[in-house]
Amino acid sequence: MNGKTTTPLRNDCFALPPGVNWTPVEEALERLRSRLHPVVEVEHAVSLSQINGRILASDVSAPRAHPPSNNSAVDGYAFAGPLTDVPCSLPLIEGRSAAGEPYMGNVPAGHAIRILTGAVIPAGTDTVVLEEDCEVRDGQLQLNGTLKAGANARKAGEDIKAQDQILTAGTRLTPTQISVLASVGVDSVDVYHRLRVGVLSTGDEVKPVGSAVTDWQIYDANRPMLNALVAQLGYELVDLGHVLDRAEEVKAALERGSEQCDLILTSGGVSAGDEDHVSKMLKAHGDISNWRIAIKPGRPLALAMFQGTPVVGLPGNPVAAWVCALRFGAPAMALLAGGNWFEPQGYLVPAGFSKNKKPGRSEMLRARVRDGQVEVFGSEGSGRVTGLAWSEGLVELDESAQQIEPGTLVRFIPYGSFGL
Ligand SMILES: Nc1nc2c(c(=O)[nH]1)N[C@H]1C(S)=C(S)[C@@H](COP(=O)(O)OP(=O)(O)OC[C@H]3O[C@@H](n4cnc5c(N)ncnc54)[C@H](O)[C@@H]3O)O[C@H]1N2
Ligand code: MOO
Repeated sequence: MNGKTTTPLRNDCFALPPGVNWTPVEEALERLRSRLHPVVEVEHAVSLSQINGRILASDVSAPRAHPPSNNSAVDGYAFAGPLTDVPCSLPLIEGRSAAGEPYMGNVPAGHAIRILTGAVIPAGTDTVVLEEDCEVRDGQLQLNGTLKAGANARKAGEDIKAQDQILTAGTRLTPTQISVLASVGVDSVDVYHRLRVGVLSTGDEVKPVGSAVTDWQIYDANRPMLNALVAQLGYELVDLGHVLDRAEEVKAALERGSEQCDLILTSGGVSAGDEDHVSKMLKAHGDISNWRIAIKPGRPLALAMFQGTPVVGLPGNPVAAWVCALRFGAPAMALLAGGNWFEPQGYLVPAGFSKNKKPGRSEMLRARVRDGQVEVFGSEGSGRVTGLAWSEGLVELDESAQQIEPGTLVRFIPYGSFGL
């Protein structure tokens, strides 16, 4: 068992080298990967019913083999294989081997026995014929087709051998991994405490849903979106609410966040404008790097340490906030939470669209796959929330891409690849 230790992050962990202007996406990701580490403690022996979505903190090895004994994959008849001289008949012995009720005796050479799916293969046999492929007449099994020795039988330990390592620390546990643990009798594992993620919206024009609004005000679309994202990724949500663009309000919210959370996601107020109070506050009281990432949308991204807590300052435009939360936030959160760094799996799919793109900047387009082609949303405007709801993933065009024609292979990253 190999638990990871937790040490505080360095204050300058997001610092960029002097003179850096546009950070390429890969470099930004590498910087996050190399500077972040788990910041949560380990919770020991948590039962299987409580671990869905949690991150495994210790390697797990199998206490027993799977399957634990040789058993039949089908309903039929067991005998000693191979079967080469056909047609032939084998006398059937009394009794049977059923799942949970094995035949304890030895099957004599040249004899066969009734066996059911999942039942232990009796001593003296190693091969099973499907009941559809044979006939029983006068206590004799009539066989017409040849069979290799071991056919339709599953060998003890063919899936997992006792003491095999079945899962490694850093794995996010899902229903499929839980099944593997249960199959070898592991009833509890060590997992990391859930990462506590604070979500804060900023902006004088932004009002929480449910409040009265005037024409120059907009509803807060980012916080409910990011709250749902945090919950769906399996983290503990700390809703830090919404604050106006006032230094004192922003500061108080960040202070609350740094007391209650392991990471704070903010949206808005990170570009260079007069009212970009998140950047200003982080600059005045923290260790901030305003990253201008060579990505569209989402050029401004603020990464900072505020009183010991990392802050990811997402751009205000909802599409940019979503793209940056997935592309940079999700892997960063995974590392802080004790998980493995992940590069979201993308698939090369023929484009069903054309596009001229300027080189030098990555672009992430809202996308979905239909009929083997990837479609992109009609508008690239980063305030167009309808494209978020329409999309099922993102197309990532790298810095060098320029001309996309129908049929050009492009990288489609389904939202599931980000852990959703
Ligand atoms: N001179 C420059 N201006 C801008 C640049 C730049 O590089 N130089 N970048 C542009 C880009 S790209 C983006 S994205 C935005 C990001 O700016 P901020 O993070 O400071 O965001 P705001 O200005 O606060 O808001 C941008 C936009 O998003 C709306 N918004 C903000 N919060 C929410 C919310 N919670 N729910 C829904 N919509 C929200 C806000 O009303 C603005 O329309 O800067 C560009 N400017
Ligand atoms: O981040 Mo801004 O919305 O690229 O477009």
